[in-house]
Amino acid sequence: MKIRLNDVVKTFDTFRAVHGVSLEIESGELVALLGPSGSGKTTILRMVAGLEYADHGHIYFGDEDATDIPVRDRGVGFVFQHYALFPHMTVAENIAFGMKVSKVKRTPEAIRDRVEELLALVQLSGLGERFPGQISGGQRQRVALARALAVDPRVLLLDEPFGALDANVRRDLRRWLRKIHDELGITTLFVTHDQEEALDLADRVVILDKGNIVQEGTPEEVCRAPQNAFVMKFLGDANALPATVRDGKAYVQDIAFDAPDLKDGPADLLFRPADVSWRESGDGVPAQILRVLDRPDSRRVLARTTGGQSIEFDTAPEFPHKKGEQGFLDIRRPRVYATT
Ligand SMILES: Nc1ncnc2c1ncn2[C@@H]1O[C@H](COP(=O)(O)OP(=O)(O)OP(=O)(O)O)[C@@H](O)[C@H]1O
Repeated sequence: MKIRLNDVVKTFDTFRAVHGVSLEIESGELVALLGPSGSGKTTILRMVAGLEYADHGHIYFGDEDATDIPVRDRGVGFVFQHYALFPHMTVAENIAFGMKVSKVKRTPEAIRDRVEELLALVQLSGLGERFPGQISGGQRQRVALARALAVDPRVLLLDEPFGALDANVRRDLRRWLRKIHDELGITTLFVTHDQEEALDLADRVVILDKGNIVQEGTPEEVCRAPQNAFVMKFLGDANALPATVRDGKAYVQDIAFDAPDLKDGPADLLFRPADVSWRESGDGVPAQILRVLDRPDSRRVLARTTGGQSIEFDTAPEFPHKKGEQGFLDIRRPRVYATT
């Protein structure tokens, strides 16, 4: 089922949470809505679900205007971070619940078979008789997904489903979710504020800031070609140095970087910690090492330029230089954005 949002606006009292968002999610695609807290992700998801109405614009399910489709007929399955399972029902009863109240009548045997099938799908066979309090948080979220899948949704909406779990469990669950998505191919909209989660999982990532889409594209496109400083900073660690653009070059303390598309004026030079090398001599940006931090497979160096800017960069664990040493920063793959 293809979903299309066309110039959708949502205002709460006087606060505009979503500003004219247009977006297409192809049938079978897994799209992540990614953005900081308050950027409008959940509001967009709730409008697709029919739990909230747009003030302006339209949402289409296939060719049909969703406004005309009642919530229970939209064929939407949800998993929310805090959408708790019913604590007094067993795991199997939780999964069966939607099938029992559905308009589609199923025999008790058909429901039992489907519950077994779903338990196997979410790798929880044998745990059907447990209560939610007797399984782990990660297992509970897998049950929540099985419950959402039970009624054969056409669209799956996931709002920070792994938000409350610790980092390792989250990583396992998102790889697992991607596998299930590849098996079932249900159109899925996934909300997260975790960049790595979005990049790991999604076919396409939609980045939001203050209710606007600031960039959308494949994980590769948004990582390799961030269209503005917000996206560059939001997607990972980024260093920033003030620069001045003159005749297609951005100058930082007399060192020139290519900036062919920018007009003359103030700009920011942004670059990743992995794209900096330390030189004892040469023509990089002069700096001094402030601290060297050890990581399991690398070293993170904190330095300060002679202009007073803090810079962080990553090196091999063998990096021999120490606090207080002076040298030069060789910056690769910088991106230059006009100062806004
Ligand atoms: N029912 C409501 N009444 C008033 N304001 C609301 C309501 N729901 C959301 N908002 C506001 O709309 C903005 C967007 O909220 P939304 O929950 O969509 O953001 P989000 O990107 O999902 O954030 P988070 O990651 O924190 O969940 C926020 O500023 C929020 O306070």
